[in-house]
Amino acid sequence: MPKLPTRLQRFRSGSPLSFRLLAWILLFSSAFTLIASAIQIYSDYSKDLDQIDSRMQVIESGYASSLSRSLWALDQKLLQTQMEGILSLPDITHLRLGIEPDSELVMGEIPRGADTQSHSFDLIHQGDKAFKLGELTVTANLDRVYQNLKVKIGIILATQFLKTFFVSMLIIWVFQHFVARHLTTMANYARDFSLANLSTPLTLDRPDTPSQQNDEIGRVSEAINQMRERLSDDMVRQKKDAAEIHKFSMAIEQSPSSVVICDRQWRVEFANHKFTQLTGYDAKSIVGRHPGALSDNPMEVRDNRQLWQSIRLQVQRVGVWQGEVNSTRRNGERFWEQLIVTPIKDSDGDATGYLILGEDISIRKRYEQQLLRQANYDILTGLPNRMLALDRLKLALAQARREDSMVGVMFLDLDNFKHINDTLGHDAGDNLLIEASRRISSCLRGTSTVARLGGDEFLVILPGLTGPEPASQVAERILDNFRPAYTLNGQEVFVTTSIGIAIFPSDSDNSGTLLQHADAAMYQAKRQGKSSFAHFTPEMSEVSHERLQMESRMRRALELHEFELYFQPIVDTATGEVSAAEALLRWNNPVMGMVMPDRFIPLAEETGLIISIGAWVLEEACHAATRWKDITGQDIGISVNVSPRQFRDSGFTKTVMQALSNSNLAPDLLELEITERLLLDNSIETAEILRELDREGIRLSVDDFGTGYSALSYLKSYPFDTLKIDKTFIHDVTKTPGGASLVCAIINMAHSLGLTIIAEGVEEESQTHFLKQEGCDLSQGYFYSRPLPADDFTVWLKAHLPKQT
Ligand SMILES: Nc1nc2c(ncn2[C@@H]2O[C@@H]3COP(=O)(O)O[C@H]4[C@@H](O)[C@H](n5cnc6c(=O)[nH]c(N)nc65)O[C@@H]4COP(=O)(O)O[C@H]3[C@H]2O)c(=O)[nH]1
Repeated sequence: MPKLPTRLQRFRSGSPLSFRLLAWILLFSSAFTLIASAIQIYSDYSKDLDQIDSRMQVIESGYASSLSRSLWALDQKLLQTQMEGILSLPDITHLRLGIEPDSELVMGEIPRGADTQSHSFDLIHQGDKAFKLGELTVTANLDRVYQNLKVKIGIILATQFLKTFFVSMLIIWVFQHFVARHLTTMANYARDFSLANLSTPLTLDRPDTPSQQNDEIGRVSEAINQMRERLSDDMVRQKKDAAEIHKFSMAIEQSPSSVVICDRQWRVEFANHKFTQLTGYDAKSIVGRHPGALSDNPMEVRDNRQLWQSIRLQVQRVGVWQGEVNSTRRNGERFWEQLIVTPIKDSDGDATGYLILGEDISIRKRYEQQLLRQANYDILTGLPNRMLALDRLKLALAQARREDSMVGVMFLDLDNFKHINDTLGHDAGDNLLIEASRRISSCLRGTSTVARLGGDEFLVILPGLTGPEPASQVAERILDNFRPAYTLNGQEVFVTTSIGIAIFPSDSDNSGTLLQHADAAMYQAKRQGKSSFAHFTPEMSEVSHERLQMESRMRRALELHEFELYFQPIVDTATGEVSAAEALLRWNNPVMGMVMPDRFIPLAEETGLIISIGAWVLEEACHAATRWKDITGQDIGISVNVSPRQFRDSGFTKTVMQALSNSNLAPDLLELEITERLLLDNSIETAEILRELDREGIRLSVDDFGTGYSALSYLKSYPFDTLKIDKTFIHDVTKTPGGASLVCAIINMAHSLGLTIIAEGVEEESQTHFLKQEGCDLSQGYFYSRPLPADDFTVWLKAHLPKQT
């Protein structure tokens, strides 16, 4: 029970409901009691008056005849005695006896100011005739009655007050004990209720019996506790949700990609920190603007309009837009970004806004352009390479057809290059090639093209000729330009060149044949004696004959078991331990001797023979890998080259699976090397076959990376595991800073795409240091081992097995 002072204080300060209620109860009960008491007092008072009244009647009936007799007999003494008798009666204070005719006898007195009641009756003598003797007036003093009345009122008021007081105290106590204090507890609980004490339930100071639980107080306190529990659950859930939202918003805010969220009308609602970093636009300043109209430059906004219109349409139709965009930073600087735009859908699938993810790909683009340049230009001389030269030749032929002009095609080969390379070293050889390309270029007009085809072979394209003669003049000029000595390693060296010329359209109207003819003419020139040129003549088609001969020999080579696989180890760059081997095809022909793949694979491709040869290679390679496992007890992977023609054959996947099952080799030990050229057509079939092979668990690698298309963005679209950097790049890593940074960029970018990197053509120890430092995963090259026949490879393998722990 709360202490009295506190209660009183509360009563004074707030007059709680309980007290107000009680006050009213007391008021009403007192009023009722008073009314009842008043009624009772009044009835007692009336009774007293009636009593006096009836006493008067008794006096009349009892004394009338005796007084009459005494009066008739004039017995004054008796009369006086009788009147004294009447006066002695209670309350009778005064008697007045009127005697006929005019005398009176008075006894007693009427106190002054007292209330009285009088009663008069006649005194009659009953003889023959009734004779009035007088009249007696009896006066009663009502003071006693009033005194009685006062005492009664006093007693009743006192008892009623005490009764009411004690009953009230009892009611107050009962109400306070059973109701009010619990209400106060609830009120205090509710007032002090906060998130800090959410876990503390409301408890009342009373037994927790079922009947108590079911009364009003019990139900209200249970309701309050249920409300607290619900609130507590809601708070827990809200806290969890808030934590999740905080986590997500932090993730978005700190995302390495720029994130912009737009509303349904494509008005920016949010942009993260990366976006500000990338574009220079402050997130707050662009809220409400269209993502394509952030710039204050109206020209830029206009240029963007079409792009964003097509983005909007595609997102609505297809559900996603992604592409590479050349954007502008706030300071006007241009940069490349990869954008992905998707709708943000609600649970009904309706777009409530749009999400724009951006990634700065400027560096990648720069390297792609550099790679593209590498793919089209010869790194050493800066001249167009074979690919670009063939493109230019095709263009020149198309133009010549339109203009009805001629095109001269020249094949050049340095006569003693190999000797110089071997004796003076590679650097001297490189310098010679650079100088030779300068000398050739200086003989040509701007419309002509000079390209390095590889090694010491150059191609010159002379468009817009009127006849073969100008080509001869150019050839002579080149020969003249070659005459002065070259200074290599401080030594003067004389280098000559042989030039073969074929003319479009007289020699052929096909670029491939023209090249072959120019090549044949160049051999003729060499045969004639070095430092000369020769025009193609039909007799030189002998070369084509050779080609035919080679084809027919190749057709029989499989059944005559002339093919052989060589194996070159692929090692872990960091440890130098063998990880896999690449299968390299050799053709042992009794007439032609050992033919290297570069010579016969293109022909096998052209003729389609590569399909059966390739199947044989796969079968042999898989068996070899199984054998190594048997011999060494370790998993050694095997890489097999696959040419585009072979890959596109409808039975290719089946052939691969067959080879695996025949040899019992685990699919993840087989890696298929595919050149970038294959990806160029970007066909759905290519992607489908690659995915199917990937699903089978076979590893896929991009071979000769950097010599073809070199678009890293394409690597993302295909399930490749490995990227093989072409040997030309590895050759440069320790020679030029540009070469080193390019290889670093390729390694980093490939790693960021989750690809394993293999460096091809590692010949020097310094290269291995560089690759190790840059985190290149695997390496392959003469530094570790040249390609070896199967038996030699087994010996090498046993000698270089990784140590088992
Ligand atoms: N300069 C230098 N060269 C090195 C070094 N290490 C390895 N090589 C050579 O680089 C080539 C690597 O093979 P690839 O790029 O796949 O290039 C291969 C591949 O594209 C193709 N090839 C070989 N075997 C097959 C085959 O079974 N099927 C198909 N479709 N193509 C094949 O022929 C190409 C040439 O093969 P190979 O003459 O055996 O030439 C091999 C190898 O002998 C080095 O340190 N320095």
